[in-house]
Amino acid sequence: MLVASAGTAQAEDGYDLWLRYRPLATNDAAALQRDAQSVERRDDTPTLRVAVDEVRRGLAGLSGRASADGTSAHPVVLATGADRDVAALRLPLATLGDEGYLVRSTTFGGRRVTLVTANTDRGVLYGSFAMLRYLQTGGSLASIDLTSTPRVKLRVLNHWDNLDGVVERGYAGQSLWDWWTLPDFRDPRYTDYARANASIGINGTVLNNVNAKAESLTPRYIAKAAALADVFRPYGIKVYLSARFSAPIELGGLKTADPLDPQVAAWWKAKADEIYRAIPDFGGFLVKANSEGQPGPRDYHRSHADGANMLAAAVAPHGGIVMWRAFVYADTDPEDRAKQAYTEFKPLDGKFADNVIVQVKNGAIDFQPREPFHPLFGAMPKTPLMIEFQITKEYLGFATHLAYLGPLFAETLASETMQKPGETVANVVDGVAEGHTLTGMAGVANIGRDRDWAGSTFNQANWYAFGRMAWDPTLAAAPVAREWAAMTFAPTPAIVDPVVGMMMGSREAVVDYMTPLGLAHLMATGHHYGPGPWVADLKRSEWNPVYYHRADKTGIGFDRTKTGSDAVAQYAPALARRLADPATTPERELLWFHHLPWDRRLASGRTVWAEMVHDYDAGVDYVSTMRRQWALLQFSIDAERWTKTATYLAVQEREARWWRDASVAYWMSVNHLPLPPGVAPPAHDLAWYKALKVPYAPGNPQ
Ligand SMILES: CO[C@H]1[C@H](O)[C@@H](O)[C@H](O)O[C@@H]1C(=O)O
Repeated sequence: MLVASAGTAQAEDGYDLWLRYRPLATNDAAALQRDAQSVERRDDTPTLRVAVDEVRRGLAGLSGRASADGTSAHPVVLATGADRDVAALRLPLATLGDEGYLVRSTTFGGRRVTLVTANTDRGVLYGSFAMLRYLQTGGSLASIDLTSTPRVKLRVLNHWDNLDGVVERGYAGQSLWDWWTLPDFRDPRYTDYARANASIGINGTVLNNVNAKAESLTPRYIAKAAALADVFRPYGIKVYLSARFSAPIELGGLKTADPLDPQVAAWWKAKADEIYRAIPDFGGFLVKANSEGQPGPRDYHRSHADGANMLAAAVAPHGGIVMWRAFVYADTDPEDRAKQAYTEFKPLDGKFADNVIVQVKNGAIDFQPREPFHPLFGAMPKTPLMIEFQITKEYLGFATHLAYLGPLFAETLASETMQKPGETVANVVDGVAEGHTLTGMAGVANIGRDRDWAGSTFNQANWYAFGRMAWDPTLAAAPVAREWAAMTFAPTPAIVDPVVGMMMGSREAVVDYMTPLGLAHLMATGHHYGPGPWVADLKRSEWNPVYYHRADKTGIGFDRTKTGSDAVAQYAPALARRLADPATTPERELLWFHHLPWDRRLASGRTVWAEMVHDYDAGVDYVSTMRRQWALLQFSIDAERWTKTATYLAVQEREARWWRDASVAYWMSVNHLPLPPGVAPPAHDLAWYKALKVPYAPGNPQ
């Protein structure tokens, strides 16, 4: 449905994301009309052109005027430090680097202006978006004074998009990339995608799935990638491709993909040269090797470093990089899947070429609602490591469940590695810990062709938070949520407060109703939607939920101490000591590290069993509370977005109960314990839950 706004009808279908630019409250809009009716740029580059367009669009929308290109005593001026008048101001631009910005109300050429400046036009673009964000969240131009420099160099989305349009683990429709009409048709939506990303500082995108097809490196697909790169370039976004390690065999007709074979290296070099002819600023390759059936250097008894370095040599002459994933686990070592990446990669520290960065998932297993931070962070000081988060909610209820991931990202980034005093995962990621300059953060995108891009309004917040935290991994989740809520709905406390209130506990609620107390991977097989803690019959032991929870009559949890897999020994000694003892292990990670009796007492005074039941109920209650809070906002939010969210919350409440009831029924079949007093029994018996099938799940690789 359409709602009238500033005399024009604008759809509130979520398409505009956080760049809605709807008119501000009367006084603020009037001030903007007075102070910011003209926008000038002092140079002519494609990036400055799009920056001016954006500022005009934003100011026109926010001030409620049809356009912002009149004349004004107080113009907004976009200029780099190379401009003579800017140079004369002697601003502290030196520390801003290539991407930082400064926005300031100042006197310039005899006029009062709002100056957006930086060392580069990309910096000016980021400053322009920062100025708009400031206005959208309640700031006024009169006293504006903003400055910021990104702490991380590569801020990259990973699209798990297949060439047939299906997005692996994607819950927002088909791939945004229309491989059929590219390279001829440049859908305007690609530009909006670039605007959204630039607005939060994302500067790279990997177009295709890490489960890569060799075909993506053929001339046809290189031309399509080049067309996208052309659209994204003014927005400071580089294109990368996932490379299939065996491509020299599949495309080049070679007999091997052995990284030490000179013909293989030559094939990749020629391929890189070909790509750079089409995309001169191509970012480089992302590689998933020897993981879940993907080919890799280990097929030839070579190491991950051998493979990565060979590809790195191919792109190095062009300034490209290789992002080499550490997500590996093999059935040869089923003792503890959580240990395998460290076991394979730690010995390779210092063996990677300078333009290789190892991409490590936030946790050691796989994007669970909660995981302790990956032990590789802080353990490979000689190697740049980038962190990989999953923005799409493969294990957190897909698109329908409301789970704001800001707290998940922040919790991981703030984790202390204890490798050095005070060192956090964020310090490893931003390079401060070891002085690395090649730094990065990757997010598995939740974007598809749905009108609202991400499958739900609140999923947009996860894309937003990822970008903001990639720019600055020390940001806290709540202020980021506030910004997003103000921009997405309206900058009034009556909306922002309750929305942020809902968001901030929402991820913990998912943890509570799916995997309380450090449990993990209890989702049903394959699609990972809905509960399946009983599943025990899959071919590989570590695919079965029973492998992860290890529940029996006497206890529950995965013993990762010395008496078990000793995965704790992969952490720094001081942390390992802490995690070796259930009494000093954070309760939220308790059953990740320990197998404990059901009747062990916890800090609350409850037993492990009673605490689990308590958490399941708390998770369901939280969702019910979100429904009630959202109901109160019915007349403050446009009907279209309100209704969709209300419907999804109802789905989530139903499914949180499903999770709770199915889990409780299953645990009771194992521990034969009664429910704590006053607790409601599951609605059905265990057989009923086991018989439930998810008939079709989007994004599920077949
Ligand atoms: C792209 O494959 C994915 C796979 O679908 C997913 O279930 C798992 O989370 O991780 C894999 C990975 O990260 O490589």
